[in-house]
Amino acid sequence: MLCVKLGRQLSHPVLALLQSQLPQSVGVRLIHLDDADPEPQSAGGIPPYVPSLQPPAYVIRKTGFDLLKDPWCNKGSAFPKSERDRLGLRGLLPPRSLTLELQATRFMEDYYHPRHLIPPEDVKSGGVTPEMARRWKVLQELQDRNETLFYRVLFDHFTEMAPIIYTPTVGWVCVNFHKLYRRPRGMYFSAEDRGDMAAMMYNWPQPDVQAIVVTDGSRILGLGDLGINGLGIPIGKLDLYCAAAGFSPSKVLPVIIDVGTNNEALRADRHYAGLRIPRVTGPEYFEILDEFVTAAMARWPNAVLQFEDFSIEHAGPLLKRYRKHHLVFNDDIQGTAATALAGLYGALRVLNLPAAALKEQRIVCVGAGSAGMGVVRMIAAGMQKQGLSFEQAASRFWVLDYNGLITGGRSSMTEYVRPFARRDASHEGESLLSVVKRVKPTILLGLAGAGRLFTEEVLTAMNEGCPQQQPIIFPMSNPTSRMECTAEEAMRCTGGRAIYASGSPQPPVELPDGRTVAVSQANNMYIFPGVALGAFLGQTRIITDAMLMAAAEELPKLVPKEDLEKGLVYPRLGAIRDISASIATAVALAAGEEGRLRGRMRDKFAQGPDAMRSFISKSMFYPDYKALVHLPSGINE
Ligand SMILES: NC(=O)c1ccc[n+]([C@@H]2O[C@H](COP(=O)([O-])OP(=O)(O)OC[C@H]3O[C@@H](n4cnc5c(N)ncnc54)[C@H](O)[C@@H]3O)[C@@H](O)[C@H]2O)c1
Ligand SMILES: O=C(O)C[C@H](O)C(=O)O
Ligand SMILES: [Mg+2]
Repeated sequence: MLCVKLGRQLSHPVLALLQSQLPQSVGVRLIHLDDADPEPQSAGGIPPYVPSLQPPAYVIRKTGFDLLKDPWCNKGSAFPKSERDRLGLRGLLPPRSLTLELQATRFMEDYYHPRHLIPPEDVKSGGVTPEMARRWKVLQELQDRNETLFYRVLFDHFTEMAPIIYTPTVGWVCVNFHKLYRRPRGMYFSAEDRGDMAAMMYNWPQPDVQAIVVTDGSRILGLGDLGINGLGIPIGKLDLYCAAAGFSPSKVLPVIIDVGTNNEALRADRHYAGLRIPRVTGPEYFEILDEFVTAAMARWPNAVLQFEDFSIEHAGPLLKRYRKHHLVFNDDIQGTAATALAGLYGALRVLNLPAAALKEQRIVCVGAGSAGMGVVRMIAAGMQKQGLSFEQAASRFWVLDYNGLITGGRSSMTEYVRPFARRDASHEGESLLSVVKRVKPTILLGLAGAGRLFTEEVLTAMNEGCPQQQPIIFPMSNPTSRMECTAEEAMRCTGGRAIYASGSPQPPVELPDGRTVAVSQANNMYIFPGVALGAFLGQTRIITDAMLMAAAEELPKLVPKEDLEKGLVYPRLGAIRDISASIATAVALAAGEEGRLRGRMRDKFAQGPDAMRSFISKSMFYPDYKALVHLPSGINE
């Protein structure tokens, strides 16, 4: 007779197994554990003490980022608030603490339905294919395990990889950020961190930060409010800082400010790890931003701070608030403006016209937001440099927003828009098609983020209204799904005459006569890395309009003659490092003329532009393996 002690749950399968394996002569008797060792009874309603064989806590030696990188003790977004405080994790994780159960369901969803399988309807409208999403994942994994190798491949294949790490794939990444989240990258500051931000800033492991890109996620590309998922944008922008302008990857910091989100679907999503509250607004919003800016500038006073993808009610006011005090700029307002003006100068070069011809153009701009009005104001400044008064320059523009043509007949409009409102109120709210037919613009700009507003009728009218000069058409909205028209549509409707550049990349177009037209990308990535580099190396303290104008004027000079002949208005992206070095030099030269340079750049300024350019190029990071030296704790560098 064999006696077996088992818990009730195991008894049936184990009994069956034993009986099948043992000779029939051997009897098996089962004693249930629960019968043999009955549970101690509770006395007087107090539950009995059951000694645990599992340790209630683990002792660890790591804190902060080191802890997050250790798979054995990492809990990722499930670290509870108390541990985040104890272990130096505040700011390194999404604000809301999730649970192991939620992490497990998120994993299982991905296990069954990998996120790089994008629904066909998204592929069609978004310009992001499953293959692009897969490549983003492959690059992301590489970046997480070896940054030197990541940047080396990005350097060597920039033109091919820019659409994967940046627009348009980054738009898809942001929409799905809460599902794609794997490794911490960048910092999170939330409305619940008030009073602690200066201390939290020291949880960032790198002592020297040279560039910070911050968003509050309120207007991500043309995709709207994506809450903390918007962190994908600062990450992508800073990838470009490193690849295009040679900032060291260890010295850049992506930041998201979490003041809640008005995206109700996201708030309701159980995997969303940001604050599930409507956006904080009014004075409290500015107090939160002030605290962040003060804390960041206190730890890294020389860093460039780029504001990115803030919604219209905050983008302008924040720029105005900080630009006289710190090395800050708003990429959507100022970077985009310099990009658009540069593209128009490039287009004039394509047309064999001098820069002075800018003042003769008739410009329709669809979209009167941060980007649209920044662009309009900068082009007007360019026209003023060509001899027009501000009023004369303003009269060359027709600006439309969601409600159609903007005229003085509007009951309310912002101070930025008012100077560009058309005098004749009888055209208030006129449609784009009607404006194009009536005004016969030479330039059509799209910065509305509302999709295909440049319809066949609009493009055809644009072409017919421009018999003397090829029409200049820049649908600048991002990502591809929000662009005003494709390159193919523009070429088809203008018989291949359009001088075209779009915010997101577009393939070349084959014309019916067999010619292939290359198209340019009118994206602020041509400007922001170089502006930041010039301002940082020049330690210019602030970034002025003259520095941005210098960037806009430099860029078109970099388009080679043979590319102008092909209709390209921007230089090719393969040369992005040289482009950024040239932009940085132009920016630093302008700063020098204003007496703003400090440090070594001031000496180089005295030696001339070549010395400045050489200093800038040599300061740029190149991804290569360096010897590593271990410094025992207690020994200073
Ligand atoms: N190519 C680039 O480098 C670049 C840079 C910055 C912004 N952008 C793109 O520009 C777009 C707008 O950005 P923003 O910061 O100005 O946004 P915003 O929200 O500040 O402004 C959007 C503007 O478009 C108008 N608009 C919306 N729907 C419209 C419609 N159906 N018809 C006419 N006007 C309409 C709104 O009234 C508003 O004036 C986004 O798609 C963004 O990705 C591109
Ligand atoms: O991010 C981009 O691709 C350009 C721009 O900053 C935008 O907001 O669309
Ligand atoms: Mg932007």
